[in-house]
Formats: sequence, structure tokens, C-alpha cells
Amino acid sequence: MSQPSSSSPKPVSGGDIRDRLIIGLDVPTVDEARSIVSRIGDAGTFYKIGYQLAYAGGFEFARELIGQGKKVFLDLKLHDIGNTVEEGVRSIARMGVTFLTVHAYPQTMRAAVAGKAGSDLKILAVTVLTSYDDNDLIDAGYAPVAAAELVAKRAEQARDIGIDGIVCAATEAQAVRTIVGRNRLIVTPGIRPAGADAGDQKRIVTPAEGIRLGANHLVVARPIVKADDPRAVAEAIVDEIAKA
Ligand SMILES: O=c1ccn([C@@H]2O[C@H](COP(=O)(O)O)[C@@H](O)[C@H]2O)c(=O)[nH]1
Repeated sequence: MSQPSSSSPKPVSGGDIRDRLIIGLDVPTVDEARSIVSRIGDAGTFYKIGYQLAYAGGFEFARELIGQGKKVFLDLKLHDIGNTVEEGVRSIARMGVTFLTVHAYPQTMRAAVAGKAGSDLKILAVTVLTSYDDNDLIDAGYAPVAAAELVAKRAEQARDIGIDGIVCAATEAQAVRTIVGRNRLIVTPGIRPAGADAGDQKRIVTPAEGIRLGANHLVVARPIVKADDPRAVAEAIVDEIAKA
């Protein structure tokens, strides 16, 4: 069993510590996103575009970021019939983004793996959203199951299907690592610097804990993009990652 530590699996690019922090551009307009990226400057190398920005010009902005040498994670959490997912992923694979999320349902994951064939795109499977706890799963119609148990089952399925990485809370990262091994990525949202507001996140840890628990990449949005000084917060998180 691999021991989680800062010498555990490396991020997608291997060398640059800044790549371990993925900054979620959860803002309403491309102008705002562009301004934040500019203020963060070289402290930010990897950006995530989710629903809010994607549907407000974010796909074009993704291309702009890639043109500047930044890495882009499209957090679209795809889930549809297999043919639609496969063809959607095929289109996205041509954009040059680094990561794309799909929900961790077997049909969806198989279709995504087929759609990305021949490209460098990495597919991440979202296991159980970090804003969910065990009660939210019951609320959503699941028979009583612990979030951690469902994460483990979905991580096993993702591994068997050949998915590149897992999205889970860092609280489950050690268990997921034993399932997926060292060669698959673990990407963890639900990260909060000490004292930061949790917001709607329920399974949270600090950046240092996330790295110590074995995450390859940490996703942080509101604590950075809503900060008075986004660069300072990003730099502090990268520093925490480096020291973990
Ligand atoms: O399980 C998941 C999957 C995706 N996310 C996304 O990550 C960021 C987190 O934002 P914060 O402001 O740092 O809470 C957000 O874009 C989510 O859509 C997640 O939180 N949990």
C-alpha cells in the first residue's frame, strides 16, 4: 500500500509545484475571469472552468488560457446516454484542455474513455460531490450508504474502466489511493485554508492535509477568486502545498 506524503504521486505535469493548485474560475463573466488570471499572474498555472463560466463564454476563454500556456480543467461533470457523452468528449478532446470531468457512472465513464481515445485529454470521474454527506445521499434516493463507501465503489469501477483520475474529497484520498494505485490522479475539491468559510462544502480539509492525504491536485475556487488579493491567497496555498 502506498503511503500518502508529499513524495506520493506527482501532478499531471510532474515538476511544477504550482500545478498542484487548480484555481476554480467560478465567476460570472470572462472579463472578471481574465482580470483574476491577470492579478494572479505567474502564481497560477492551472485553471478550472465550471458551469458558471463555461456557459458565459468560458469555452473561448479556455482556448485563450491555453494560448497563454496555462493548463485548463473543464469541470463539466458530463452525464448522458453513452453516445452523447462519447461524441461530446470527442469534441472537447480537440480543444487542448488537460482535464475533463464526467460523473462516475459506468456507462458514462466507458463512453468518455472511448471519446478521448487518441488524445492527451485526461478524464476525471466525480465520485460523490464534496457538498454531500451521508444524509444527502439518502435524500437523493440512495439506500443508506456512507459517502466514503460509495466513493470507494465508484473508484473501483473507474479504475476497471480505465479512467485517468478520481475526484473525491481529500478525506477519502488515502482509501482511493489504495484502490486506484499510484498511476491514476486524485483531484480534491472541498479544500479550505484554515479559518476560511466552508460555504456549501461538507467534506473539507486544509491544503496541507489534502496533500498529506495523497491528493495530486487541490481545487480551490471561492477562497481565491473572492479574496481581496487572489494572488496572495494562491501563493499562500502553493507555499502550504510545498511544505506539506
Ligand atoms: O465534488 C466536487 C466536484 C467539483 N467541485 C467543484 O470544485 C469547486 C470548488 O469550489 P470552492 O469555491 O473552492 O468550494 C467548484 O467549482 C465546484 O463545482 C466540488 O466542489 N466538489
